[in-house]
Amino acid sequence: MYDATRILGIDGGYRGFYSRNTIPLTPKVVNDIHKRGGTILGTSRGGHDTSKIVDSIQDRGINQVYIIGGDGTQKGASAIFEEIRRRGLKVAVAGIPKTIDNDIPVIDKSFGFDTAVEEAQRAINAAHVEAISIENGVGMVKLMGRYSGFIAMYATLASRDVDCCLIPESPFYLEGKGGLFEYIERCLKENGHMVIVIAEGAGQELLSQSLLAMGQDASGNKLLQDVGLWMSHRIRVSLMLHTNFTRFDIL
Ligand SMILES: Nc1ncnc2c1ncn2[C@@H]1O[C@H](COP(=O)(O)OP(=O)(O)OP(=O)(O)O)[C@@H](O)[C@H]1O
Ligand SMILES: O=P(O)(O)OC[C@H]1O[C@](O)(CO)[C@@H](O)[C@@H]1O
Repeated sequence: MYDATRILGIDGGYRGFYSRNTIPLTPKVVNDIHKRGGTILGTSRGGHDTSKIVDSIQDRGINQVYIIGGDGTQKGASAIFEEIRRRGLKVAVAGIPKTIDNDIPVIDKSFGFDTAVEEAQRAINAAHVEAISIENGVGMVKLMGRYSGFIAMYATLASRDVDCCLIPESPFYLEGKGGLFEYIERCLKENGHMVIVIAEGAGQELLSQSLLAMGQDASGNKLLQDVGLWMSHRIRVSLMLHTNFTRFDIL
């Protein structure tokens, strides 16, 4: 349709530009990929060297580049576009937002997001079933979302079983009046069980007060502490010390 006679797939993210091999993307190769999750091209973090990438585009005679990924990927695409413009090359660059987190504001919804929300329902259902099976059961579900709570929030709204949803965009505190522990105690007294959904980036500022900083991944994203484990432990200690519940469990 677009007279593109040769379509090359770049293997494993930006670093794939430096490797010798590319993946030929023929209609036959891509025929079923929409039915699978993930990516047949592979993905990676880090390894973006704008100049080397544009050299590779130039050497291979590529004239259209489609770059699929999240916010970091799109920043990389923008750098590639600037370098291509600086060199005066006739190459089009298109950034295609695709992130499970749905945190690219120029589009309403990125593909992958709906699937993540749907899958999250299964975890929430399982946590709920466990929580109602025991006295004062707290089902805790940690969902993806480094800087964004969309998955956690949509999964919570879609489920009738979640009592509390914690996301990075909305700071919270644990102790004292209006704190999380007070709310948990109230829920348990009223219902005998509860389900908490927590996005992995939520409450990181609380954790870093008590644990060592973790550094960065290869893309420069801050490495996160495991808020799920930490929170379960804190809830357990709080229920033990500050309530008269004789039986409870965090699942
Ligand atoms: N400012 C930037 N300039 C150039 N390249 C970048 C920049 N930020 C990130 N990248 C590159 O983009 C690629 C993907 O970035 P990152 O690992 O942060 O994932 P992402 O695209 O944000 O997707 P995800 O939703 O999985 O986090 C990496 O190869 C990284 O080196
Ligand atoms: O395990 P990794 O590679 O750090 O990736 C986790 C991050 O990637 C995402 O799954 C997608 O951006 C985020 O929700 C999450 O914070």
